[in-house]
Amino acid sequence: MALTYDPLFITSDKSPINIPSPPPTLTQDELKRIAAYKAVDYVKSNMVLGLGTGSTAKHAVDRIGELLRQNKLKNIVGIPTSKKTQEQALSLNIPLSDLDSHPVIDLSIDGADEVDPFLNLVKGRGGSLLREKMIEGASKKFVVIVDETKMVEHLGGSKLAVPVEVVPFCWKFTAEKLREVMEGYGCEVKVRLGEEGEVFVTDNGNYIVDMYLEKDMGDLSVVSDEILRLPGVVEHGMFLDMASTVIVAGEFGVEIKNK
Ligand SMILES: O=C[C@H](O)[C@H](O)[C@H](O)COP(=O)(O)O
Repeated sequence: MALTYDPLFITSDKSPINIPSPPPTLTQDELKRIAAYKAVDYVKSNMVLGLGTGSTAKHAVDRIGELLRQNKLKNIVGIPTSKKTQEQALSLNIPLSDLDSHPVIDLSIDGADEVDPFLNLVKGRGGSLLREKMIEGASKKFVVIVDETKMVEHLGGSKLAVPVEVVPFCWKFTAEKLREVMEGYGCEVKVRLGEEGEVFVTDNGNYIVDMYLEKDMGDLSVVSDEILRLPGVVEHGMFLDMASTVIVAGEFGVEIKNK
């Protein structure tokens, strides 16, 4: 484990009464920012960068914009993983391109919803899993940034959604097939709704069916194949064996886990 920012409390040998002050409590958003800034240390001038989506990745994109503005980074090309990140990057004057023009990406930085002990991920609770998987899968290095609440024993272990992107055509049929395939893991499925109760539509015009799992899925590559074989499924939010590095920020400091 590498502690890479200042210890949260310091004791002094010279002090007659050596009482450590209590560690300051950091908010979840501050932890996300700490992880994000640490990840941006991996960014060098002239890189093609995959720009992630979500509240953690947003801090990394902000930081890249700031370093460009200060001329501490030069000649960066960003490949955004969502329309929202595209808007953010444009507002920061980060030059953008896409996978067609840049099929090989030097480094992607993105958040995750869950990270297991083998650095497999659940992503897509913000709805951006498909573009993320395409872009991060095309990256030489993929750095994941999370706060400590995202660490799980096994994927699905948080009991929160494991998203699957499906085509809108007869999505109820696809959702039912998904439930049948995943029944052995105590799976419930729900279509993702937007803020006003309408069906949520992804950047690609698709829907998301969220799986809620009672049991450990065991061999994830088998489950992944089963889900992807279902007609109507576009992609799922399990990112298996894709992360090169996971940066975890917690009250304990920052831990960097490498594949
Ligand atoms: O679709 C959303 C992305 O996969 C996010 O990277 C993921 O949901 C983590 O988001 P956040 O950093 O907001 O927790």
